[in-house]
Amino acid sequence: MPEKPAARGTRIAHVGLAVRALDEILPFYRDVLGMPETPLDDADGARIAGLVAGESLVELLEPADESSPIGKFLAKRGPGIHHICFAVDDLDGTLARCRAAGIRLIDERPRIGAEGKRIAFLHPSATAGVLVELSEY
Ligand SMILES: CC[C@@H](C(=O)O)C(=O)SCCNC(=O)CCNC(=O)[C@H](O)C(C)(C)COP(=O)(O)OP(=O)(O)OC[C@H]1O[C@@H](n2cnc3c(N)ncnc32)[C@H](O)[C@@H]1OP(=O)(O)O
Ligand SMILES: [Co+2]
Repeated sequence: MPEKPAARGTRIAHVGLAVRALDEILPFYRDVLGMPETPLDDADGARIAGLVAGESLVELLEPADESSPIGKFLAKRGPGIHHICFAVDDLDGTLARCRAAGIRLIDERPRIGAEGKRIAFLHPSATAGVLVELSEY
């Protein structure tokens, strides 16, 4: 039986920022703040750029179209902080605890996110107005 990895504890995996155009703001984070860029897959109707912030990332999200989650967010609220992603040791177990606690899930089943890991979103109505994304480590 393979050893279960030691629990590492929940950590901030990334903060997602909704932006109108990556090219407008990427130079600030990369060149002015000196944050190294890391490749992320486009996903969920968004062009995504990653910047390294210690153990976490800043995830810049530019909408590919207006009907995408980021497009709708920008139309209603303009650019700004969009979500926070926590990496958890046991994604399925955490989702089961969310269900048991009556936390409304956006993703009943995890899907693959921009970092190529399984992720799932919780509804902001259940988390005091913050869009929370959960990711496996
Ligand atoms: C998969 C890639 C992944 C990664 O790998 O990291 C990403 O991060 S991709 C990021 C984009 N994808 C998502 O955000 C997916 C999850 N989001 C959704 O399913 C929807 O955006 C939503 C959160 C369910 C909102 O849906 P929408 O159709 O826009 O509905 P409303 O505008 O009516 O909003 C309902 C309700 O929720 C509030 N809201 C909406 N967005 C946010 C937000 N980012 N943060 C906090 N609150 C948000 C909105 O204000 C409404 O509240 P009330 O007005 O009180 O009803
Ligand atoms: Co994200």
